[in-house]
Amino acid sequence: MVLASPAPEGQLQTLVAGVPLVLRAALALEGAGASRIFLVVSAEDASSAANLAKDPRLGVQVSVITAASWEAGVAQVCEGAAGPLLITSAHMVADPAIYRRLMETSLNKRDAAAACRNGRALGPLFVTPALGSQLFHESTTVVSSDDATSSASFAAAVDALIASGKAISMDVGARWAVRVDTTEGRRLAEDALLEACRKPVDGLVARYINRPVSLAVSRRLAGVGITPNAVTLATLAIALGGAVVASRGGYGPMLLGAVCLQVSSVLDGVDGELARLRFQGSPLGQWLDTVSDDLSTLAFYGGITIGLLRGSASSGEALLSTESVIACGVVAMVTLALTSAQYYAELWRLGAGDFYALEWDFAETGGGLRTRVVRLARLLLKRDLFTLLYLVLALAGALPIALLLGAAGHSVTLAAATARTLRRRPAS
Ligand SMILES: Nc1ccn([C@@H]2O[C@H](COP(=O)(O)OP(=O)(O)OP(=O)(O)O)[C@@H](O)[C@H]2O)c(=O)n1
Ligand SMILES: O=P([O-])([O-])O[C@@H]1[C@@H](O)[C@H](O)[C@@H](O)[C@H](O)[C@@H]1O
Repeated sequence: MVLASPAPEGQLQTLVAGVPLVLRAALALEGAGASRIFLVVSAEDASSAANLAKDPRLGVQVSVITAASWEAGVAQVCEGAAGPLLITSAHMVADPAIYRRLMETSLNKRDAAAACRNGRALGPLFVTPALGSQLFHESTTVVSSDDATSSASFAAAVDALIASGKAISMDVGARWAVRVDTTEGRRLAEDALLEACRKPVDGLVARYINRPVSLAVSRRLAGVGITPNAVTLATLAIALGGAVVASRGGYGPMLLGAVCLQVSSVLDGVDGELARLRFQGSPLGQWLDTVSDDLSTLAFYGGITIGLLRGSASSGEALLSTESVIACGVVAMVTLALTSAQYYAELWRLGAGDFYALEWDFAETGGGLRTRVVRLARLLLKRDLFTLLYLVLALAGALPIALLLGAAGHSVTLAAATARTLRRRPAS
Protein backbone atom coordinates (compact mmCIF):
# COMPACT_ATOMS: atom_id res chain seq x y z
CA MET A 1 0.00 0.00 0.00
CA VAL A 2 1.41 3.32 -1.01
CA LEU A 3 0.85 6.96 -0.45
CA ALA A 4 1.75 9.83 -2.70
CA SER A 5 1.89 13.11 -0.88
CA PRO A 6 0.64 16.39 -2.30
CA ALA A 7 2.46 19.05 -4.16
CA PRO A 8 1.96 22.57 -2.88
CA GLU A 9 -1.41 23.88 -3.86
CA GLY A 10 -2.13 24.43 -7.52
CA GLN A 11 0.93 22.51 -8.67
CA LEU A 12 -0.72 19.14 -9.19
CA GLN A 13 -1.05 19.86 -12.90
CA THR A 14 2.52 21.08 -13.48
CA LEU A 15 3.79 19.13 -16.47
CA VAL A 16 7.02 17.17 -16.27
CA ALA A 17 7.85 15.69 -19.69
CA GLY A 18 4.21 15.99 -20.71
CA VAL A 19 2.66 14.37 -17.62
CA PRO A 20 1.15 16.27 -14.62
CA LEU A 21 3.60 15.74 -11.79
CA VAL A 22 1.19 14.11 -9.38
CA LEU A 23 0.03 11.68 -12.08
CA ARG A 24 3.66 10.93 -12.94
CA ALA A 25 4.36 10.11 -9.28
CA ALA A 26 1.32 7.82 -9.13
CA LEU A 27 2.19 6.06 -12.40
CA ALA A 28 5.81 5.58 -11.28
CA LEU A 29 4.61 4.08 -7.99
CA GLU A 30 2.23 1.79 -9.86
CA GLY A 31 5.06 0.73 -12.17
CA ALA A 32 7.12 -0.08 -9.09
CA GLY A 33 4.42 -2.41 -7.80
CA ALA A 34 2.12 -0.24 -5.66
CA SER A 35 -1.25 -1.90 -5.34
CA ARG A 36 -3.17 1.13 -4.08
CA ILE A 37 -2.40 4.82 -3.95
CA PHE A 38 -3.69 7.46 -1.58
CA LEU A 39 -3.31 10.98 -2.77
CA VAL A 40 -3.40 13.53 0.05
CA VAL A 41 -4.43 16.98 -1.11
CA SER A 42 -5.88 20.21 0.23
CA ALA A 43 -9.58 20.97 -0.30
CA GLU A 44 -8.67 23.44 -3.06
CA ASP A 45 -6.92 20.71 -5.06
CA ALA A 46 -9.52 17.99 -4.45
CA SER A 47 -11.40 18.26 -7.73
CA SER A 48 -8.32 18.41 -9.98
CA ALA A 49 -6.82 15.48 -8.00
CA ALA A 50 -10.03 13.50 -8.53
CA ASN A 51 -9.75 14.12 -12.28
CA LEU A 52 -6.12 13.03 -12.36
CA ALA A 53 -7.05 9.90 -10.38
CA LYS A 54 -9.38 8.92 -13.24
CA ASP A 55 -6.61 8.99 -15.83
CA PRO A 56 -6.97 5.89 -18.04
CA ARG A 57 -3.24 5.20 -17.79
CA LEU A 58 -3.66 4.31 -14.10
CA GLY A 59 -4.31 0.64 -13.44
CA VAL A 60 -4.46 0.85 -9.64
CA GLN A 61 -7.09 2.49 -7.52
CA VAL A 62 -6.17 6.03 -6.48
CA SER A 63 -8.12 7.39 -3.51
CA VAL A 64 -8.05 11.12 -2.97
CA ILE A 65 -7.81 12.10 0.69
CA THR A 66 -8.66 15.70 1.46
CA ALA A 67 -7.09 16.95 4.65
CA ALA A 68 -6.45 20.26 6.37
CA SER A 69 -2.75 19.45 6.52
CA TRP A 70 -0.44 17.00 4.84
CA GLU A 71 0.39 15.35 8.17
CA ALA A 72 -3.26 14.89 9.10
CA GLY A 73 -3.96 13.19 5.77
CA VAL A 74 -0.93 10.93 6.03
CA ALA A 75 -1.79 10.01 9.63
CA GLN A 76 -5.36 9.19 8.55
CA VAL A 77 -4.10 6.81 5.86
CA CYS A 78 -1.54 5.21 8.21
CA GLU A 79 -4.19 4.61 10.84
CA GLY A 80 -6.36 2.68 8.42
CA ALA A 81 -3.50 0.74 6.84
CA ALA A 82 -3.05 -3.00 7.23
CA GLY A 83 0.55 -3.16 5.95
CA PRO A 84 3.59 -0.95 5.36
CA LEU A 85 3.23 2.19 3.26
CA LEU A 86 5.54 4.04 0.97
CA ILE A 87 5.29 7.75 1.64
CA THR A 88 6.65 10.07 -0.97
CA SER A 89 6.15 13.58 -2.22
CA ALA A 90 4.64 14.15 -5.64
CA HIS A 91 7.52 16.56 -6.05
CA MET A 92 9.93 13.69 -6.24
CA VAL A 93 10.58 12.27 -9.70
CA ALA A 94 12.70 9.18 -9.25
CA ASP A 95 13.86 6.00 -10.88
CA PRO A 96 11.02 3.53 -10.09
CA ALA A 97 13.73 1.04 -9.06
CA ILE A 98 14.18 3.13 -5.90
CA TYR A 99 10.53 2.65 -4.92
CA ARG A 100 10.73 -1.02 -5.85
CA ARG A 101 13.76 -1.60 -3.63
CA LEU A 102 12.18 0.26 -0.73
CA MET A 103 8.99 -1.77 -1.00
CA GLU A 104 11.02 -4.99 -1.05
CA THR A 105 12.73 -4.07 2.22
CA SER A 106 11.71 -6.24 5.14
CA LEU A 107 10.54 -4.14 8.08
CA ASN A 108 11.03 -6.91 10.64
CA LYS A 109 14.04 -5.39 12.36
CA ARG A 110 13.28 -1.68 11.95
CA ASP A 111 10.07 0.23 11.42
CA ALA A 112 11.10 2.11 8.32
CA ALA A 113 13.46 2.18 5.36
CA ALA A 114 14.51 5.48 3.80
CA ALA A 115 15.98 6.21 0.38
CA CYS A 116 19.30 8.03 0.93
CA ARG A 117 22.19 9.43 -1.05
CA ASN A 118 25.54 10.03 0.64
CA GLY A 119 23.93 9.30 3.97
CA ARG A 120 21.22 11.99 3.55
CA ALA A 121 17.53 11.16 3.14
CA LEU A 122 16.00 11.96 -0.21
CA GLY A 123 12.40 11.75 1.00
CA PRO A 124 10.75 8.46 0.01
CA LEU A 125 10.07 6.43 3.15
CA PHE A 126 8.74 2.91 3.55
CA VAL A 127 7.16 2.69 6.94
CA THR A 128 4.98 0.51 9.17
CA PRO A 129 1.51 1.96 9.82
CA ALA A 130 2.33 2.21 13.54
CA LEU A 131 5.43 4.37 13.07
CA GLY A 132 3.73 6.30 10.24
CA SER A 133 0.77 7.32 12.39
CA GLN A 134 3.01 8.12 15.36
CA LEU A 135 5.28 10.24 13.20
CA PHE A 136 2.58 12.29 11.63
CA HIS A 137 0.35 12.50 14.69
CA GLU A 138 2.68 13.41 17.44
CA SER A 139 5.30 15.32 15.65
CA THR A 140 3.45 18.19 14.07
CA THR A 141 6.83 19.71 13.31
CA VAL A 142 7.73 16.84 10.96
CA VAL A 143 6.32 18.82 8.11
CA SER A 144 4.83 22.18 8.77
CA SER A 145 1.91 22.68 6.42
CA ASP A 146 2.71 26.27 5.65
CA ASP A 147 6.33 25.42 4.89
CA ALA A 148 6.88 25.94 1.16
CA THR A 149 9.68 23.39 1.16
CA SER A 150 7.70 20.70 2.94
CA SER A 151 9.47 17.88 1.11
CA ALA A 152 12.81 19.27 2.32
CA SER A 153 11.63 19.30 5.93
CA PHE A 154 10.17 15.81 5.41
CA ALA A 155 13.61 14.64 4.29
CA ALA A 156 15.10 16.29 7.40
CA ALA A 157 12.60 14.41 9.55
CA VAL A 158 13.56 11.17 7.86
CA ASP A 159 17.24 11.97 8.58
CA ALA A 160 16.26 12.21 12.24
CA LEU A 161 14.54 8.81 12.02
CA ILE A 162 17.70 7.26 10.64
CA ALA A 163 19.81 8.94 13.32
CA SER A 164 17.53 7.52 16.03
CA GLY A 165 17.92 4.02 14.55
CA LYS A 166 14.23 3.66 13.68
CA ALA A 167 14.82 3.65 9.94
CA ILE A 168 17.27 1.71 7.78
CA SER A 169 19.09 3.88 5.30
CA MET A 170 18.90 2.46 1.77
CA ASP A 171 21.50 4.00 -0.50
CA VAL A 172 20.12 4.65 -3.99
CA GLY A 173 23.60 4.42 -5.53
CA ALA A 174 23.68 5.64 -9.12
CA ARG A 175 19.88 5.71 -9.39
CA TRP A 176 18.40 9.12 -9.95
CA ALA A 177 15.90 11.02 -7.84
CA VAL A 178 15.16 14.66 -8.45
CA ARG A 179 12.88 17.18 -6.75
CA VAL A 180 10.86 19.11 -9.29
CA ASP A 181 9.68 22.12 -7.34
CA THR A 182 12.02 24.43 -9.25
CA THR A 183 12.51 25.04 -12.97
CA GLU A 184 16.05 23.69 -12.66
CA GLY A 185 14.74 20.58 -10.87
CA ARG A 186 12.18 19.99 -13.63
CA ARG A 187 14.91 20.29 -16.26
CA LEU A 188 17.11 17.80 -14.41
CA ALA A 189 14.15 15.43 -14.05
CA GLU A 190 13.39 15.65 -17.77
CA ASP A 191 17.05 14.94 -18.56
CA ALA A 192 16.95 11.86 -16.33
CA LEU A 193 13.58 10.69 -17.69
CA LEU A 194 14.81 11.03 -21.27
CA GLU A 195 18.06 9.19 -20.53
CA ALA A 196 16.01 6.40 -18.97
CA CYS A 197 14.22 6.00 -22.34
CA ARG A 198 17.30 4.46 -23.94
CA LYS A 199 17.04 0.73 -24.46
CA PRO A 200 19.81 -1.61 -23.29
CA VAL A 201 19.44 -3.48 -26.59
CA ASP A 202 20.33 -0.38 -28.64
CA GLY A 203 23.03 -1.07 -31.22
CA LEU A 204 26.12 1.14 -31.54
CA VAL A 205 24.61 3.44 -34.17
CA ALA A 206 21.38 3.73 -32.18
CA ARG A 207 23.30 4.51 -28.99
CA TYR A 208 25.72 7.12 -30.32
CA ILE A 209 23.92 8.65 -33.33
CA ASN A 210 20.19 7.91 -33.42
CA ARG A 211 19.27 8.23 -29.72
CA PRO A 212 20.86 11.66 -29.15
CA VAL A 213 18.77 12.97 -32.06
CA SER A 214 15.54 11.11 -31.22
CA LEU A 215 15.80 12.09 -27.54
CA ALA A 216 16.14 15.77 -28.55
CA VAL A 217 13.02 15.41 -30.72
CA SER A 218 11.14 13.62 -27.91
CA ARG A 219 12.07 16.39 -25.46
CA ARG A 220 10.32 18.87 -27.77
CA LEU A 221 7.34 16.62 -28.49
CA ALA A 222 6.76 15.47 -24.88
CA GLY A 223 4.46 18.40 -24.10
CA VAL A 224 2.68 18.28 -27.46
CA GLY A 225 -0.48 16.20 -28.01
CA ILE A 226 0.98 13.95 -30.72
CA THR A 227 0.61 10.27 -29.77
CA PRO A 228 3.30 7.56 -30.08
CA ASN A 229 1.17 5.73 -32.66
CA ALA A 230 0.92 8.87 -34.80
CA VAL A 231 4.73 9.14 -34.70
CA THR A 232 5.06 5.48 -35.72
CA LEU A 233 2.74 6.03 -38.69
CA ALA A 234 4.67 9.19 -39.64
CA THR A 235 7.99 7.28 -39.63
CA LEU A 236 6.42 4.58 -41.79
CA ALA A 237 5.09 7.21 -44.20
CA ILE A 238 8.56 8.79 -44.52
CA ALA A 239 10.18 5.43 -45.30
CA LEU A 240 7.47 4.41 -47.79
CA GLY A 241 7.64 7.82 -49.46
CA GLY A 242 11.41 7.40 -49.75
CA ALA A 243 10.99 3.97 -51.33
CA VAL A 244 8.60 5.38 -53.93
CA VAL A 245 11.07 8.15 -54.76
CA ALA A 246 13.97 5.65 -54.95
CA SER A 247 12.01 3.52 -57.43
CA ARG A 248 12.34 6.35 -59.98
CA GLY A 249 16.01 5.45 -60.28
CA GLY A 250 19.07 7.67 -60.67
CA TYR A 251 21.57 8.89 -58.05
CA GLY A 252 19.48 11.71 -56.51
CA PRO A 253 16.17 9.85 -56.03
CA MET A 254 17.88 6.74 -54.70
CA LEU A 255 19.99 8.82 -52.31
CA LEU A 256 16.80 10.53 -51.14
CA GLY A 257 15.25 7.10 -50.59
CA ALA A 258 18.21 6.09 -48.39
CA VAL A 259 18.04 9.43 -46.51
CA CYS A 260 14.32 8.84 -45.84
CA LEU A 261 15.06 5.35 -44.49
CA GLN A 262 17.73 6.77 -42.18
CA VAL A 263 15.47 9.62 -41.02
CA SER A 264 12.69 7.15 -40.31
CA SER A 265 15.14 4.89 -38.45
CA VAL A 266 16.15 7.82 -36.22
CA LEU A 267 12.53 8.93 -35.66
CA ASP A 268 11.67 5.29 -34.98
CA GLY A 269 13.10 5.88 -31.50
CA VAL A 270 10.75 8.80 -30.81
CA ASP A 271 7.52 6.75 -30.66
CA GLY A 272 8.89 4.39 -28.02
CA GLU A 273 10.49 7.24 -26.08
CA LEU A 274 7.19 9.14 -25.97
CA ALA A 275 5.39 5.92 -25.00
CA ARG A 276 7.79 5.40 -22.08
CA LEU A 277 7.98 9.08 -21.08
CA ARG A 278 4.22 9.53 -21.03
CA PHE A 279 3.16 6.00 -20.05
CA GLN A 280 1.39 5.63 -23.39
CA GLY A 281 2.74 2.27 -24.47
CA SER A 282 0.15 -0.14 -25.87
CA PRO A 283 -0.04 -3.57 -27.52
CA LEU A 284 -1.25 -1.87 -30.72
CA GLY A 285 1.75 0.48 -30.57
CA GLN A 286 4.13 -2.47 -30.14
CA TRP A 287 2.73 -4.14 -33.24
CA LEU A 288 2.71 -0.92 -35.24
CA ASP A 289 6.34 -0.32 -34.32
CA THR A 290 7.47 -3.84 -35.22
CA VAL A 291 5.53 -4.11 -38.48
CA SER A 292 6.41 -0.59 -39.57
CA ASP A 293 10.17 -1.29 -39.12
CA ASP A 294 9.93 -4.35 -41.34
CA LEU A 295 7.66 -2.75 -43.94
CA SER A 296 10.03 0.23 -44.19
CA THR A 297 13.04 -2.00 -44.84
CA LEU A 298 11.10 -4.19 -47.25
CA ALA A 299 9.84 -1.19 -49.21
CA PHE A 300 13.39 0.18 -49.42
CA TYR A 301 14.64 -3.01 -51.08
CA GLY A 302 11.67 -2.91 -53.45
CA GLY A 303 12.28 0.75 -54.25
CA ILE A 304 15.98 0.42 -54.98
CA THR A 305 15.53 -2.80 -56.96
CA ILE A 306 13.10 -1.03 -59.30
CA GLY A 307 15.24 2.12 -59.25
CA LEU A 308 18.39 0.20 -60.20
CA LEU A 309 16.57 -1.56 -63.03
CA ARG A 310 15.30 1.76 -64.32
CA GLY A 311 18.27 4.01 -63.60
CA SER A 312 21.38 5.13 -65.39
CA ALA A 313 24.94 4.14 -64.48
CA SER A 314 25.08 7.02 -61.94
CA SER A 315 24.05 4.86 -58.99
CA GLY A 316 26.50 2.10 -59.63
CA GLU A 317 24.13 -0.08 -61.65
CA ALA A 318 27.17 -1.49 -63.40
CA LEU A 319 28.26 -3.08 -60.10
CA LEU A 320 25.65 -5.81 -60.54
CA SER A 321 24.08 -7.30 -63.65
CA THR A 322 20.32 -6.87 -64.17
CA GLU A 323 19.77 -10.51 -63.25
CA SER A 324 21.80 -10.12 -60.06
CA VAL A 325 19.88 -6.98 -59.07
CA ILE A 326 16.59 -8.84 -59.50
CA ALA A 327 17.92 -11.91 -57.68
CA CYS A 328 19.36 -9.92 -54.74
CA GLY A 329 16.27 -7.71 -54.48
CA VAL A 330 13.93 -10.69 -54.45
CA VAL A 331 16.09 -12.68 -51.99
CA ALA A 332 16.38 -9.67 -49.63
CA MET A 333 12.61 -9.08 -49.63
CA VAL A 334 11.54 -12.72 -49.43
CA THR A 335 13.99 -13.64 -46.66
CA LEU A 336 13.03 -10.54 -44.65
CA ALA A 337 9.31 -11.34 -45.06
CA LEU A 338 9.78 -15.01 -44.08
CA THR A 339 11.88 -14.06 -41.06
CA SER A 340 9.31 -11.51 -39.89
CA ALA A 341 6.44 -13.95 -40.41
CA GLN A 342 8.08 -16.42 -38.03
CA TYR A 343 8.69 -13.77 -35.38
CA TYR A 344 5.14 -12.45 -35.74
CA ALA A 345 3.70 -15.94 -35.26
CA GLU A 346 5.77 -16.37 -32.07
CA LEU A 347 4.84 -12.90 -30.83
CA TRP A 348 1.18 -13.58 -31.54
CA ARG A 349 1.27 -16.76 -29.47
CA LEU A 350 2.98 -14.80 -26.69
CA GLY A 351 0.36 -12.06 -26.82
CA ALA A 352 2.94 -9.33 -27.38
CA GLY A 353 3.96 -7.15 -30.31
CA ASP A 354 7.38 -6.07 -29.08
CA PHE A 355 10.18 -7.86 -30.93
CA TYR A 356 12.17 -7.85 -27.68
CA ALA A 357 9.40 -9.63 -25.79
CA LEU A 358 10.85 -12.77 -27.41
CA GLU A 359 13.59 -14.63 -25.61
CA TRP A 360 16.89 -14.12 -27.38
CA ASP A 361 20.22 -15.92 -27.12
CA PHE A 362 21.98 -12.65 -27.76
CA ALA A 363 20.30 -11.09 -24.72
CA GLU A 364 22.34 -13.40 -22.45
CA THR A 365 25.32 -11.82 -20.79
CA GLY A 366 28.65 -13.65 -20.71
CA GLY A 367 28.29 -17.11 -22.16
CA GLY A 368 30.49 -19.29 -24.30
CA LEU A 369 31.92 -18.83 -27.78
CA ARG A 370 28.60 -19.60 -29.50
CA THR A 371 26.72 -16.92 -27.53
CA ARG A 372 29.47 -14.41 -28.28
CA VAL A 373 29.39 -15.16 -32.00
CA VAL A 374 25.58 -14.90 -32.04
CA ARG A 375 25.80 -11.59 -30.18
CA LEU A 376 28.35 -10.16 -32.61
CA ALA A 377 26.34 -11.33 -35.63
CA ARG A 378 23.23 -9.79 -34.14
CA LEU A 379 25.03 -6.44 -33.61
CA LEU A 380 26.16 -6.46 -37.27
CA LEU A 381 22.68 -7.35 -38.53
CA LYS A 382 20.85 -4.72 -36.52
CA ARG A 383 18.62 -2.28 -38.33
CA ASP A 384 20.29 0.88 -37.00
CA LEU A 385 23.64 -0.25 -38.46
CA PHE A 386 22.54 -1.51 -41.87
CA THR A 387 20.29 1.52 -42.44
CA LEU A 388 23.24 3.86 -41.94
CA LEU A 389 25.42 1.65 -44.11
CA TYR A 390 22.87 1.82 -46.93
CA LEU A 391 22.97 5.62 -46.71
CA VAL A 392 26.76 5.58 -47.02
CA LEU A 393 26.50 3.23 -50.02
CA ALA A 394 23.87 5.50 -51.62
CA LEU A 395 26.21 8.48 -51.15
CA ALA A 396 29.02 6.50 -52.75
CA GLY A 397 26.77 5.57 -55.68
CA ALA A 398 27.10 1.90 -54.74
CA LEU A 399 23.54 0.91 -53.80
CA PRO A 400 23.72 -2.50 -55.55
CA ILE A 401 26.06 -3.49 -52.71
CA ALA A 402 23.21 -2.69 -50.28
CA LEU A 403 21.01 -5.17 -52.13
CA LEU A 404 23.79 -7.75 -52.02
CA LEU A 405 24.33 -7.19 -48.27
CA GLY A 406 20.56 -7.17 -47.68
CA ALA A 407 20.18 -10.51 -49.45
CA ALA A 408 23.08 -12.04 -47.50
CA GLY A 409 22.15 -10.51 -44.11
CA HIS A 410 18.46 -11.41 -44.23
CA SER A 411 19.33 -14.93 -45.42
CA VAL A 412 21.41 -15.33 -42.27
CA THR A 413 18.56 -14.02 -40.08
CA LEU A 414 16.09 -16.29 -41.89
CA ALA A 415 18.32 -19.30 -41.22
CA ALA A 416 18.59 -18.29 -37.55
CA ALA A 417 14.83 -17.65 -37.27
CA THR A 418 13.98 -20.97 -38.91
CA ALA A 419 16.37 -22.87 -36.64
CA ARG A 420 14.77 -21.11 -33.70
CA THR A 421 11.24 -21.98 -34.86
CA LEU A 422 12.22 -25.64 -35.30
CA ARG A 423 13.88 -25.71 -31.87
CA ARG A 424 10.80 -24.28 -30.25
CA ARG A 425 8.28 -26.45 -32.08
CA PRO A 426 6.39 -28.40 -29.44
CA ALA A 427 7.25 -32.13 -29.61
CA SER A 428 4.21 -34.03 -30.96
N1 LIG B 1 3.54 3.53 -31.10
C1 LIG B 1 4.33 2.90 -30.23
C2 LIG B 1 5.70 2.69 -30.51
C3 LIG B 1 6.48 2.03 -29.58
N2 LIG B 1 5.94 1.60 -28.42
C4 LIG B 1 6.78 0.90 -27.43
O1 LIG B 1 8.14 1.27 -27.57
C5 LIG B 1 8.96 0.14 -27.94
C6 LIG B 1 10.00 0.56 -28.96
O2 LIG B 1 10.80 1.53 -28.39
P1 LIG B 1 11.76 2.43 -29.28
O3 LIG B 1 12.58 3.27 -28.39
O4 LIG B 1 10.95 3.13 -30.33
O5 LIG B 1 12.68 1.35 -29.92
P2 LIG B 1 13.06 1.23 -31.43
O6 LIG B 1 14.09 2.23 -31.71
O7 LIG B 1 11.78 1.28 -32.22
O8 LIG B 1 13.71 -0.17 -31.50
P3 LIG B 1 13.04 -1.51 -31.97
O9 LIG B 1 12.01 -1.17 -33.01
O10 LIG B 1 14.19 -2.24 -32.50
O11 LIG B 1 12.38 -2.11 -30.76
C7 LIG B 1 7.94 -0.84 -28.51
O12 LIG B 1 8.39 -2.15 -28.41
C8 LIG B 1 6.73 -0.59 -27.65
O13 LIG B 1 6.88 -1.24 -26.41
C9 LIG B 1 4.60 1.78 -28.17
O14 LIG B 1 4.11 1.35 -27.14
N3 LIG B 1 3.81 2.46 -29.07
O1 LIG C 1 16.57 -4.75 -33.19
P1 LIG C 1 16.83 -4.14 -34.53
O2 LIG C 1 17.51 -5.02 -35.49
O3 LIG C 1 17.42 -2.79 -34.43
O4 LIG C 1 15.42 -3.93 -35.19
C1 LIG C 1 14.41 -4.92 -35.17
C2 LIG C 1 14.35 -5.60 -36.50
O5 LIG C 1 15.51 -6.37 -36.68
C3 LIG C 1 13.14 -6.49 -36.60
O6 LIG C 1 13.06 -7.05 -37.88
C4 LIG C 1 11.87 -5.68 -36.34
O7 LIG C 1 10.74 -6.52 -36.42
C5 LIG C 1 11.93 -5.02 -34.98
O8 LIG C 1 10.81 -4.19 -34.77
C6 LIG C 1 13.16 -4.17 -34.82
O9 LIG C 1 13.09 -3.05 -35.66
